[in-house]
This record gives sequence, C-alpha cells and structure tokens, in this order.
Amino acid sequence: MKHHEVVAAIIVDGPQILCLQRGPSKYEYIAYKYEFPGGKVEAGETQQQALVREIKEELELDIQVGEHFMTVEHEYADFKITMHAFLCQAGKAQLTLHEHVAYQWLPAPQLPTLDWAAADIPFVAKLVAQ
Ligand SMILES: Nc1nc2c([nH]c(=O)n2[C@@H]2O[C@H](COP(=O)(O)OP(=O)(O)OP(=O)(O)O)[C@@H](O)[C@H]2O)c(=O)[nH]1
Repeated sequence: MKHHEVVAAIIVDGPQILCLQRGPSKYEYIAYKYEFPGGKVEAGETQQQALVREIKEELELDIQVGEHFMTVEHEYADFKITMHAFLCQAGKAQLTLHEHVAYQWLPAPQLPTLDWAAADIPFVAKLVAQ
C-alpha cells in the first residue's frame, strides 16, 4: 500500500481556524471533505518548507509556521498517510482558492459541524478539547 508523508497547516487568526473543502477526487471518501491545507512533503524538503510551499501554491498565502500540533497515522482503503499538523499564522487574511472549492473560518467549538476527512478527526477533537 502506498504511504505518503503529509503536512497540514492549522491556520489561526484570533479565535478562528481556516477550514478548506477539497474538490472532486477519484476516491469518494476524500472528495468534498473538509481538511487543513497542505500536501505531500517532497524529497529534500523539511516539513516546514513543504508547508510554506503548499500554502503558497494552494491559497497564495504566506504563512509563519509555528509549533507542531499533532501527528496522525491514517489508513484509507487505497493508501495510508502520516500527517503532521502545525499551528500557523498567515500574513494577510485574504486568500485565493486554487485547489479547493470552499473555505470557512470557524472557532474551534464549531469545527465538528463540517464533514472532515477521516484522517483529520483527531486534529478536530484536540482543537475542540483545548
Ligand atoms: N493537505 C491535506 N491532505 C489531507 C488532509 N487529510 C487527509 O486525509 N489528507 C490526504 O492526504 C493526501 C495529501 O495529498 P495532497 O493531494 O493534498 O498533496 P499534494 O498537493 O502534494 O498532491 P499531489 O499528489 O496532487 O501533488 C491526500 O490524499 C489527502 O486526501 C488534510 O487535512 N490536509
């Protein structure tokens, strides 16, 4: 089974957290699910470098990567991921969606109202609990 090393940015602006909705996918279990922006770490990159690159590509946002928040291992039907989430801040609030279909800024208690990718559930639970 394929394994991917993935980084995800929990972008915080005061009490609000940025949530992104993925578009269509060949895997129905991730299509249109909410997630934290990010992607696969490429060879030779640090996790932080991968995160800065992915967020610039996906949202045209410059972020400051802060502390490591949590790492999860998740096995989907067709592949598995190790996903490292970091708390981040963005230089400006405006963003442009290149790979997602929608976004919402939500306070932590409201995160469970969205339909999250299965791998993200532990992140959401920890954010709500804090
Ligand atoms: N970025 C991101 N990916 C997630 C999250 N949760 C989750 O299951 N994933 C999965 O982790 C994988 C990340 O790959 P990606 O497609 O975002 O990465 P990428 O931009 O490097 O993709 P590419 O292969 O098209 O270049 C996807 O299968 C995605 O569904 C999340 O919160 N953020």
